[in-house]
Amino acid sequence: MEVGFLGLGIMGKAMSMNLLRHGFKVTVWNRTLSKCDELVEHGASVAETPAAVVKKCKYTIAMLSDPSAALLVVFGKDGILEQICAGKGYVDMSTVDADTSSKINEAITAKGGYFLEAPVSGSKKPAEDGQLVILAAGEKALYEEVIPAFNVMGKKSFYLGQVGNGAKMKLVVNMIMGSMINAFSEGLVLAGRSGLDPSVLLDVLDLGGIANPMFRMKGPTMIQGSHSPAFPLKHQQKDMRLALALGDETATSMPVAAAANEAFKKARSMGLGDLDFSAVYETVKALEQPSQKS
Ligand SMILES: NC(=O)C1=CN([C@@H]2O[C@H](COP(=O)(O)OP(=O)(O)OC[C@H]3O[C@@H](n4cnc5c(N)ncnc54)[C@H](OP(=O)(O)O)[C@@H]3O)[C@@H](O)[C@H]2O)C=CC1
Ligand SMILES: O=CCCC(=O)O
Repeated sequence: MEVGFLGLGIMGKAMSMNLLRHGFKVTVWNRTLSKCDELVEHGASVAETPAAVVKKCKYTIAMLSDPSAALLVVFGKDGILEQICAGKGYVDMSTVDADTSSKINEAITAKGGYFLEAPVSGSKKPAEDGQLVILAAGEKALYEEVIPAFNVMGKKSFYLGQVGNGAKMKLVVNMIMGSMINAFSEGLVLAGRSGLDPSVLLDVLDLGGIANPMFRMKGPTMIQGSHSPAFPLKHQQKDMRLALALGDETATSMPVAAAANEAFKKARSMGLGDLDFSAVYETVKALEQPSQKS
């Protein structure tokens, strides 16, 4: 199967590498073209524009940073719309909002193409290991045609119906995750300031009802103050912002998520946006320790 792949960031690089490893013919494009070199070493071809990828491939997958990048790659100069036509499919796996996905869907289908949104749950390591959870919605026929690619990139694919449902599901999941990492950060700092060993807290948490892979994986490095990016904090804050907008649309009160978003914004203002989202821990640590007397 021949596929195009747009966007070779942390996720796109790992996902396209998996496709190559499993025998797919892959044509890649990235805004910073030099990032294609490593994929070429593993057998990928390169195209100079998103339009050139679509011209060459029946199916094109994208994994881009945010709604503005997703829209630019479709509607911009040398974008997807210049070459999409009947018989070609476009699968956007970026995390965006439902409105962005719907705009892309309308433009692609107006040209006779097929569209599927398919954001993913799971981070750098699951992407490298082909263990993502894929949240697809849109054209069912395209979903069925690209299942061989999803099976290589992920451990489970959900088909969620109409365009927008994949984006919404992804935002709900990341809203919960963003709130959890904030509560976890506060717990680690509170333990340390109460004279407890935070690494013992990790052991206690891991044996109880709120044990989870995120605490298990990120806890030890957070305590060390190491936040090498698997999921960049700037993207987590984007997801909280988009989830809160979904809350506005549906009149859903989300005070916990709103507070978590503020913490991610604070982290960005501290220059931590390119670090892992676990760096929100540093905002809690940075808050002035109250005087023991007061
Ligand atoms: N990292 C993770 O754990 C996960 C991330 N996601 C989501 O996946 C998407 C990608 O994430 P990730 O790989 O971590 O992000 P990165 O920041 O590592 O990569 C972002 C990609 O988007 C490209 N890009 C950014 N702006 C533009 C633009 N204006 N025009 C064209 N291309 C652009 C970048 O190109 P360039 O190299 O030129 O900068 C790069 O290829 C995001 O939507 C994120 O929320 C979903 C699940 C997990
Ligand atoms: O969108 C990023 C999700 C990261 C994860 O699921 O660990």
